[in-house]
Amino acid sequence: MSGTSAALKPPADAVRPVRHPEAPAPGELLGAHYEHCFGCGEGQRHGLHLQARAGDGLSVTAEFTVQAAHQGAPGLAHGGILTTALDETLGSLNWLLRVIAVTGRLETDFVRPVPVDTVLHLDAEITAVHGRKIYSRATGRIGGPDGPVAVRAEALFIEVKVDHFIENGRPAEIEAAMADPDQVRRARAFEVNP
Ligand SMILES: CCCCCCCCCCCCCC(=O)SCCNC(=O)CCNC(=O)[C@H](O)C(C)(C)COP(=O)(O)OP(=O)(O)OC[C@H]1O[C@@H](n2cnc3c(N)ncnc32)[C@H](O)[C@@H]1OP(=O)(O)O
Repeated sequence: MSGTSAALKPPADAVRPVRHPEAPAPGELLGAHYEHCFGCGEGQRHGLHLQARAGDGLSVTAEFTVQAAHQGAPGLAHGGILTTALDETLGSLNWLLRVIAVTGRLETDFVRPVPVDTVLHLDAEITAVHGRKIYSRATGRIGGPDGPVAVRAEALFIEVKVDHFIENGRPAEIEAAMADPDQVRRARAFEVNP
């Protein structure tokens, strides 16, 4: 059984956005949006280290290998970890629009158990935009990129400004991020581009 709540259905006047002209080329690795991010940060030793790649149009792909530290039941991935992998993949779609957006709502279907050591092959796409609201969906497959679906999700991301993080984040981490020229350049570039 599957289905999503009304909040995840784009309104009739939602539009299909266009890929930003300066979006990473198809096949390009997107890199981490923040080095301490649990989903993608290379400096986060407990994290998923998920690497997303730009796809065609408004899509991305990513791979994530389930580790022993990600178990819920014996030998099986915890559902929250799988949802995190979906959330991170969906969040990386922001690179294609060059906007900063945060997860507002995320609904996950768990279709098959995912054993430890399995590679989860993820793909995600933006389906519509309405004002600051970005609608998207993602799928995670096992046994290969065309293997059976193990998890799928639909999401609503909300566009925000850099100030969202400056006003809400813990000062120590915000100050460190603002002192990192690469981090600031990445965030500001997203904010000023149409
Ligand atoms: C310097 C450091 C830079 C770092 C950059 C890296 C960034 C990368 C980050 C990536 C991280 C990875 C990913 C992560 O982990 S993101 C982390 C998890 N997410 C969050 O922490 C978000 C927490 N929520 C909020 O901050 C606010 O609620 C937001 C900002 C989302 C909206 O509050 P805001 O006051 O701004 O806007 P609004 O309330 O007027 O709503 C606007 C519109 O949206 C609609 N709506 C809102 N919520 C929902 C909902 N749940 N379901 C359905 N609809 C919802 C709402 O009805 C309205 O629609 P309409 O009336 O217009 O039709």
